Amino acid sequence: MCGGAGTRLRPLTFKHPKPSIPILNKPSVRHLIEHLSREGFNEIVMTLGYMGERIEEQLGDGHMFGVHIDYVYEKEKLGTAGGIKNAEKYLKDEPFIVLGGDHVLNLDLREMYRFHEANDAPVTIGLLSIDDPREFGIADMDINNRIHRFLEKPKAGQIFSNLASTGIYVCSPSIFEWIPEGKKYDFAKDLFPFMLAADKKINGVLVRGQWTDVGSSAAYRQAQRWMLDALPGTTIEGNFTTRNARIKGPLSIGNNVCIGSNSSLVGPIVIGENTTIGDNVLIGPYSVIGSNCTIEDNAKILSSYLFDNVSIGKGSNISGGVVADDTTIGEHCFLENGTVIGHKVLIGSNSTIHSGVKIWPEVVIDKDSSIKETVINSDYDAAHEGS
Ligand SMILES: CC(=O)N[C@H]1[C@@H](OP(=O)(O)O)O[C@H](CO)[C@@H](O)[C@@H]1O
Repeated sequence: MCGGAGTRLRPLTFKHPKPSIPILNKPSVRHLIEHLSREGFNEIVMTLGYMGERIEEQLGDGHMFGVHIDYVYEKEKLGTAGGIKNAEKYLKDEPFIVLGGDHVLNLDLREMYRFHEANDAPVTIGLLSIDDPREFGIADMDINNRIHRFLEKPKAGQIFSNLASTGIYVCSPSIFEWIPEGKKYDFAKDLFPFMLAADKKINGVLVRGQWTDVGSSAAYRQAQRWMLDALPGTTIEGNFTTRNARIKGPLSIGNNVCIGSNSSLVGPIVIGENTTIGDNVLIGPYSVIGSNCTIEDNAKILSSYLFDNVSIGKGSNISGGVVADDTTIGEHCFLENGTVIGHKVLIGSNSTIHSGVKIWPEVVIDKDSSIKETVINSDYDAAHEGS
């Protein structure tokens, strides 16, 4: 399911649909497809909405990942179950697994699929214990895996379980009977309550391992961290030139990267291609830098993510920020923790962007600014209204 507009991830989703936001410099959905391929799920159907063409362009027919991908576009918003109904012709022959295109995970999906095949419920929901499940659907499950209650986004007094739905479902084609065609219909809000009221069986399975949906910038940071932690040992890949930088892996680096003298890189770090790093630059653990970036002398990049074509001026400090494509940050700027800067932004020298501030695309910030609140570009809001 790749249809969502990713409103909570703005300004990043003005340029990339959620499944295309880069994780370790690759669209996040590519990691998901590669995981599915490794697990032996090789027939994939993607339901597309907001900026769907971008996703199709990036993945093609899937043969590069050892899978076959079919695409189904939604002309109007159909909700999660309605979107699956719209793809029924590809799904009607055998049980299938439903995932969000923005899921980042390391779960044994085969185990879940086998459980579904061995039991007789038309739907099996993947459940995870979560401390604060208010952002999720919660389920009450008995010892035989049968779900008796399900509540979407419970309020503080309504939490009867800490078992949260991952939004990963294994479904038998028989569910199509209960989903109306061409109409907005949701698994969590419509289908599950209908099934429970009609005494139809819904099973749950407890999944183990890493799972998040990249819905918010906090979840996005978490997902990048997991993937950086999974980089193998001290690997240094790709070819780069340096005079006397100090480099500590794990580091994954693209071709044609140039690192100046006396710079220090402490992994895990991923760097794309054709990026130039000046002298006396510090790049700290959990940083990802895209391709064609320029980082000038004496800059510091600490657990931050720079997309492609980003320039960071001399002596600037990016600490726990995300900077989208084609953005230029002047000299001696400071981006505090949790800042998210959209694409094609210009930040004048000696400016401070305070903690948690977001800056919409194509905004120009004057030099010597101190920005404490989100800066919106109303052209973008208007163009994306209702999406
Ligand atoms: C209406 C709906 O589909 N809700 C799902 C879905 O919520 P979103 O807020 O739409 O991401 O994904 C959650 C898992 O991330 C799941 O717990 C919840 O039940």
